Amino acid sequence: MAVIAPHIAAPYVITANDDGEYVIETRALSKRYGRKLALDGLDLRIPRGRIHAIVGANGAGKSTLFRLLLGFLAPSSGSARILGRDSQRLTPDDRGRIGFVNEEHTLPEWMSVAAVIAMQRHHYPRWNQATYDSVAGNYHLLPEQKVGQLSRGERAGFNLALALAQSPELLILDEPTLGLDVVAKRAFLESLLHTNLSERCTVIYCSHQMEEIERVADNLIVLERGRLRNMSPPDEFCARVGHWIAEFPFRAPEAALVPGLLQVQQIDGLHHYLVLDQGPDFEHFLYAAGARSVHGMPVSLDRAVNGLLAQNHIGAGRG
Ligand SMILES: Nc1ncnc2c1ncn2[C@@H]1O[C@H](COP(=O)(O)OP(=O)(O)OP(=O)(O)O)[C@@H](O)[C@H]1O
Repeated sequence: MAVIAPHIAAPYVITANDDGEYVIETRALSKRYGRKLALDGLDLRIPRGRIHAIVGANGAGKSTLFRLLLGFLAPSSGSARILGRDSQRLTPDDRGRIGFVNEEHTLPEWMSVAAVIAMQRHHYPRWNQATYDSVAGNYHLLPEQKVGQLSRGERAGFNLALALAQSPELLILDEPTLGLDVVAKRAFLESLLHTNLSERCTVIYCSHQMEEIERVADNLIVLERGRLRNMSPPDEFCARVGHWIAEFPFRAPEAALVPGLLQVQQIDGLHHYLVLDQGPDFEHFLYAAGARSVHGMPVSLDRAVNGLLAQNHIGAGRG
């Protein structure tokens, strides 16, 4: 079985799965758009199976990574492999093994639902009608409706049903639930979880919605400015981030002296510290620095990820 080792900052260690194969493997992958470095020597290895979430701030390089992996863009340097194949040399057959759903849900607007299904069934030899029916059954799609007439949620569900029915070995979802209501989101995630378990396809799930990530992801990949910042199960990542609240009757310690500091905020006269990789010793540090009282709090995934990403934002969270 594959083991995902926790990782903050390079170099990282990850144990290969039984067949030694990664569905995605990048080596020193960089992409530059003019003066903008979107991916910066990215080394990423994702083993087969399970649901892997990719998160990062706006502009972290997530969509660029997908475009490179799918061969829509060429790297400036380094290499990217997907399902064992160089992403610049994907054959139609390779593409048939990969499903891709993005926020734009790009299907021909003038085609009817029935015509799209017929086209996909013809195009994909591993088409699974039962999977299509079970996922699409969550949405009120009429065969004669044009794609352009579907609501945003219906279009997202339709896209997911099509992608899953393709029986892909690898399914890449880039912000697939953007703009969906709560009910449509839940139906989308249920379909995804169900198919991931029954079909054993590897899912790469890119989203800004931490509650979705918490619900579906087995592995959390954090990208920051085109670099890998974390790769571990989400709960392991949360366990590394501590939230401490301290009351300082006099001066609080300088931020630069606080070990593992991700973020500090002053709220109602109390100092809230978000720190990385600090055990119970951090409480002693706060008392030794002059705190009158100290409390530790559990951290949600949302808070932990945002704290990590805020760390390098200029001036972010420094209260
Ligand atoms: N065609 C382009 N030309 C110039 N710069 C680009 C181009 N595409 C992306 N970029 C820049 O590359 C960086 C990474 O963009 P990318 O779209 O990959 O980020 P992202 O992580 O998907 O962001 P978001 O979460 O906002 O969708 C950004 O700073 C962006 O401005």
